[in-house]
Amino acid sequence: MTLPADAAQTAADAIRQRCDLAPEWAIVLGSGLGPLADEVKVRAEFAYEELPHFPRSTAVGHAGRLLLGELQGRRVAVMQGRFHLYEGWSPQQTALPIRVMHALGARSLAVTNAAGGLHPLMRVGDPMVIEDQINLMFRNPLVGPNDDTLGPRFPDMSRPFDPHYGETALEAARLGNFACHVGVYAGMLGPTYETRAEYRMLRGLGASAAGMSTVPEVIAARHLGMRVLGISTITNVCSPDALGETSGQEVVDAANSASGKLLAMVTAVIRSAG
Ligand SMILES: O=P(O)(O)O[C@@H]1C[C@H](O)[C@@H](CO)O1
Ligand code: HPA
Repeated sequence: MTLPADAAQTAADAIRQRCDLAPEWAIVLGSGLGPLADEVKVRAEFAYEELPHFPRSTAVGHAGRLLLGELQGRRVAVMQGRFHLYEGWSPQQTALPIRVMHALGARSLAVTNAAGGLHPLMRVGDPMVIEDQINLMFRNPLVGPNDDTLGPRFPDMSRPFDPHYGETALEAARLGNFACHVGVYAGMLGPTYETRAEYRMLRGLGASAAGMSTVPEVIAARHLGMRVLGISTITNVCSPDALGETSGQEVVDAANSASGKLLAMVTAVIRSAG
């Protein structure tokens, strides 16, 4: 069995053979942040199927490409499409790209996602800066042998998201004059959306938004000591007492319609911090 750290190193070596750019930032584009890729001055582009150990992207709205280039004067690695547990990938596979981008040089990570809003004041299209997360996937990418050269066996998770990055993202929302929340992201296994009883439970647990990604990536990044910015787009409102139906297409459409706000926030943070 190939250990996760070895798999990441092999993939990073394959990338370096074609492009020597060492990214400062790793960016995972969830639903709705596709347009950010158009802003990148691309130096090299890799389809996931070209990269050793990379799974294929099967989720709707996820292109399945890794870009290396420059954004806002910073060197970036951009994942156009991520891997979700509900696609059948293991927690280690969902975290692989984070380890690869770290092996290439990235020490900061920006993750974005689409999520259902649990707070009564949330509206479709509002962004939410993630201040903390709850792992309700009951899976963890760090299960298995630990490589002590990468990070500790028992990593601290007292502050998974960087407060300074969060503040800068909020300031960008204030400057852009649009509503933005701060809250807790609950990572669910999926692929079903939640029942009314589950949304009620999530609110009781202290979650502000529910999604099906991000949590394993953030765990892997914190294990590596990376600084993390997380932003959700609220794509559906999960009021347990007046819950409408939700579809994957509705989520993607709502995320796309809010992409300008996400772009403004993520680029403001990248510009301000190396
Ligand atoms: O990659 P993300 O998290 O943006 O993917 C979206 C949101 C949920 O995880 C899933 C179903 O809506 O797709
Ligand atoms: O309501 C939701 N629940 C889980 N994942 C999601 N992704 C978008 N909306 C949701």
